[in-house]
Amino acid sequence: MSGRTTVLKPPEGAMAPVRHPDAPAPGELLGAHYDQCFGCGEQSGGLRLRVRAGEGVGLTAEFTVDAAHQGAPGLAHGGVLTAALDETLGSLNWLQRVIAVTGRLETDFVRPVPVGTVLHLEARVTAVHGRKIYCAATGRIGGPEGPVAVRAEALFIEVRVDHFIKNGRSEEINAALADPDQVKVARAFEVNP
Ligand SMILES: CCCCCCCCCCCC(=O)SCCNC(=O)CCNC(=O)[C@H](O)C(C)(C)COP(=O)(O)OP(=O)(O)OC[C@H]1O[C@@H](n2cnc3c(N)ncnc32)[C@H](O)[C@@H]1OP(=O)(O)O
Repeated sequence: MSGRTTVLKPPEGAMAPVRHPDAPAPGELLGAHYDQCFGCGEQSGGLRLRVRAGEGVGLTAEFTVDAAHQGAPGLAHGGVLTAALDETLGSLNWLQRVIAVTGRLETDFVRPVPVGTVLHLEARVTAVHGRKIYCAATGRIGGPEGPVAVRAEALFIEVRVDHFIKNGRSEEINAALADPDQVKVARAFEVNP
């Protein structure tokens, strides 16, 4: 008995995920999808996650835990670790060229993660059913083959770009849309360029 909710189990009829033909090559850095993103942007206190495309609909990422990420003294905050998992899982959508947001995310905290640690993340989409994208991630410490410190399963829901335009604050939406770099505009909203 895993204790996980059944909504994270792909239903009968779910399909294998499909990597978009223009997805970045395995090993390629994805870069920040939006420079103000807490997960992959450059602002202080953010996670500054570095994400690389993997094989299939999978990827790897690195997150270096610094002093701004503490919960208990010298240890990473659990919510911050969950944010790193969420960002890593969210990046999978760029490999499929779909726009999707996290509907549900369940995290297991297996080992404490000290400040100064590099968390080696690996994520993949496991199945797709209509608008629902099922995915899973692990975070290891001590190296990419080290022990698992955190793991997550999640359900992302595909949305249209209006989701952001309707719900986001207009200052940021308008600034992002005004960027002359159309690929950056596309990635900020995870739209197929
Ligand atoms: C480097 C580049 C990449 C870029 C990388 C980008 C990284 C971004 C950061 C990581 C991602 C985020 O954090 S995104 C931000 C956090 N998430 C959010 O803000 C989402 C807030 N929630 C919502 O807006 C909404 O609840 C939605 C869009 C998720 C769902 O609303 P909806 O569109 O009306 O859809 P709805 O009919 O309710 O649901 C559709 C189907 O999904 C199921 N469903 C919906 N929500 C849930 C749920 N929580 N748990 C279980 N199941 C759910 C429903 O049962 C239904 O199943 P069935 O009846 O069809 O079977």
